[in-house]
Amino acid sequence: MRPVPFTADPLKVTSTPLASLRGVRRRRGAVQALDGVDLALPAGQVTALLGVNGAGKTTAIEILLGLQPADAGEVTLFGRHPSDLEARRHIGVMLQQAQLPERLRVDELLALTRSWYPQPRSVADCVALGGLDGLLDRRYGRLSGGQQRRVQFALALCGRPKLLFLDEPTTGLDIGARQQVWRAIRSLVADGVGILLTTHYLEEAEALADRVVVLDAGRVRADGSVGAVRAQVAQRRIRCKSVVPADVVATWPGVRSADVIDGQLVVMAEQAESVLRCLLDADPRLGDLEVQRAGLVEAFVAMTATADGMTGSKQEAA
Ligand SMILES: Nc1ncnc2c1ncn2[C@@H]1O[C@H](COP(=O)(O)OP(=O)(O)OP(=O)(O)O)[C@@H](O)[C@H]1O
Repeated sequence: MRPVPFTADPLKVTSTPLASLRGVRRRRGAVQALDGVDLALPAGQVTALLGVNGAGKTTAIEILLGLQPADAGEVTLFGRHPSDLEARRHIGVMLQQAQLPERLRVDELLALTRSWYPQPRSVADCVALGGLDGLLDRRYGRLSGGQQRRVQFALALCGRPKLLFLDEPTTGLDIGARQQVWRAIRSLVADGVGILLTTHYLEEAEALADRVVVLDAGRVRADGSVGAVRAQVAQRRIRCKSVVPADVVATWPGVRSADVIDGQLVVMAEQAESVLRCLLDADPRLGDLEVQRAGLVEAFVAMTATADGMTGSKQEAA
């Protein structure tokens, strides 16, 4: 599959963004990790930053957090330099790796983190938002990976941040815990918090994001609402029960892929009509027919596909 060319479709950000990158470039070793990236994070919106492994997401976040410098371009956090203490006071951060003292209990970790802020969120609110019921008297080091992620999420909220950075917050969470985090994110956004979310679960971006930014090899490939990004890929998904073998369908003109999934033939095609005609000609008894517009997953795969048709390794997780 060839990479699909995209034109940027930025959502209009009407008010001053809480944080922004403008024309940011950053080299890491031999790699141009960011190659002229523009990104604006508005209040009261979830911006999902998507990209395959190595696309530059963590680099972008670390530059916004002042953890590494930009080689070129402009970086602002609440209108200031990201290393500015006053600006940093208003952010909450949940990174992929968290080093927390394993011997402390969850209530002690909450008390410690709350003590850093002049007006911290109440313990009850932190527990409710993080879904920490029953965990307060447990030692952090003895919690499961998913329980530790929930604690990290609650700690990121302690200071009532206006801007929250969530780097793969729900990786390793069970369905109930993931839904709890989604509810918390929605309630924070309703209170005006701006959120930068990275995730490899594209249904998470589809469910939560007001805006999706797709990074690929350090460049922004798409920037717009979920619907706008989805619409950039004019693919249709055809599902049906048919006796026509998938490997035969895969050779038809306009067909991008054909597979049998759960006993159904699933065809991705540029246009549904010509494929449907071929299918009905080849199998008059074809049944359970369904045609849908491609989702964010397909749009993402098309945008980030490399020249030889392979895509990033984590996309299967989506
Ligand atoms: N310290 C470093 N030294 C050399 N190269 C680096 C360093 N840190 C990152 N890179 C490279 O920069 C590029 C962008 O990395 P980055 O961690 O920002 O990607 P990512 O999109 O966050 O990936 P993932 O989804 O795996 O977390 C990658 O090619 C990576 O190998």
